[in-house]
Amino acid sequence: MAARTGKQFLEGLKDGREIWLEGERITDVTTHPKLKGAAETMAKLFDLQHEFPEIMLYDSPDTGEKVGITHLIPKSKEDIKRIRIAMKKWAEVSAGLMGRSPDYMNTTFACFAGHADVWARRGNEQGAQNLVNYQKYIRDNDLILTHSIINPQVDRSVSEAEQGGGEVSLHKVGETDDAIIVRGARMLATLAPYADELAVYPGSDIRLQDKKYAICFSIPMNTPGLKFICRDSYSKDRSNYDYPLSSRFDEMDAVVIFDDVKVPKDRVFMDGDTVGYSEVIGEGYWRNYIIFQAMNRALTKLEFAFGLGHMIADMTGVNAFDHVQEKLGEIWNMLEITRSAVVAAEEGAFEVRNKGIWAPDDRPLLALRGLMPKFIPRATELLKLIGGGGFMLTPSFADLEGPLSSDIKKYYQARNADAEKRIRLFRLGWDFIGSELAGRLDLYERFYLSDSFRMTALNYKIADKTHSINLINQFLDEPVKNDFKSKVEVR
Ligand SMILES: Cc1cc2nc3c(=O)[nH]c(=O)nc-3n(C[C@H](O)[C@H](O)[C@H](O)COP(=O)(O)OP(=O)(O)OC[C@H]3O[C@@H](n4cnc5c(N)ncnc54)[C@H](O)[C@@H]3O)c2cc1C
Repeated sequence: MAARTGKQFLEGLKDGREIWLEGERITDVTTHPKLKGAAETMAKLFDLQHEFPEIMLYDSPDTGEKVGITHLIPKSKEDIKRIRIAMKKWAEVSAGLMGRSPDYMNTTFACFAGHADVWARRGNEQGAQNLVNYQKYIRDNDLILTHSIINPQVDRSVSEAEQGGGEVSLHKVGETDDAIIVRGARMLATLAPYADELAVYPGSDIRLQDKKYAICFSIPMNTPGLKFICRDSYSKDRSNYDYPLSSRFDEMDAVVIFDDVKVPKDRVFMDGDTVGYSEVIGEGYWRNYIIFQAMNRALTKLEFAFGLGHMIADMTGVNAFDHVQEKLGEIWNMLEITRSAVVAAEEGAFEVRNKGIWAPDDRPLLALRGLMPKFIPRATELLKLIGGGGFMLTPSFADLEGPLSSDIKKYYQARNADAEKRIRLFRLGWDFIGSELAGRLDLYERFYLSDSFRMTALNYKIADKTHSINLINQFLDEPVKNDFKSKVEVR
């Protein structure tokens, strides 16, 4: 099958999956008032593939049909550029608010398949082959994935295997001729109501003895025994005037429970290799690809924040003040640093170990990954300082159309806009900085890929220190010249 349409995607979600929301088992996520908004946005992403086939699609090397470009395993710098342009196109649909658009996982599996040799180590040739076959399967059937790589927070001061007496973290409990059986839970699976498949792969290192916790696989969302418990929906079943973002971009987060789930052996990518569990992430170049996707998306969000800040400040005339200009300049600084890092990552792309597969340079991306959890909350704070109480001058569309319409038109006008436009802009701003969805977005930026503290510490550990050390050593290694001492008069 070639790239799907939005309609085909929505049909695929009606598969009997077990999604729970606010105490109710949801039978159809595409029509439920608290879930349908994001389903429709996801469908739009699929349709976009057909609107811009020259950007979004390429010929499958196996079927010859048109498939999503973000599945491409890059074989050149030009390929990386093509993938980046398509990712940006998708990111702009939600102004970078939907972090888990399909390219997030497409890129991940293209990376895993492209570097399957790292997965094949220590006798795991079959697991690696399964991975390669699986990547072709999702590419050629245009399936989208949620993923869940972190075990639930019970006690972070002890190992994964010790959570809740060993029963909470996801682990293998049995095996048949054709399947392994897994039990436990994972947090979080963003996009769960809207995904076709669930992927499980490493999120952190694991102790050498904890083999039954070292499992990687991918299965359909409706696999028996899989249960997804959603947080509250932040999706507002309201007009796009009132909640322009919350009405359509809540991609939802869920905890996954695996109730003795049978995973077919041809869907198992790793089973029991605690060393490989770390290597496939650390040595498999995953960070290069995933942070490239993530920073393209974050760039879009900063571009949006800058536009929002500028239009708000211009509407109320506060951009005449130099400290407001400085605040807007600070958002612009962050967005341009982000753009520079993306360009540098693409320019610095390289062929990995002479095997014909290319990866973006991870150094600018890793640096930015440490900074982005500070950039985006800072941009939000700056927007608050620029907009002030204006974010509360935001009656609903119903008010605007109601008996107080003429009062609202008079008292809510702005310097260069009528009341309807002014309220609309500030409501958009509030949905970005202050709504329930905005609160979730803030948390997402801080934690979706570990936390800033650990990412930055990791940067120090893996940084190539050679050149910096050489700069120091040129002074430490030179012969000491101490002859000036003789000129000092001793009294
Ligand atoms: C909105 C949102 C969406 C998400 N979506 C997904 C998803 O789709 N798939 C997925 O797999 N995960 C997802 N995550 C989960 C994400 O991967 C985790 O939140 C992240 O790995 C951090 O783990 P944690 O939340 O359990 O925090 P914790 O690890 O419990 O951290 C909490 C605090 O304790 C500190 N801390 C914890 N352990 C240590 C340690 N060993 N050393 C030093 N400090 C430590 C942290 O620095 C932090 O300050 C999502 C998270 C959010 C917030």
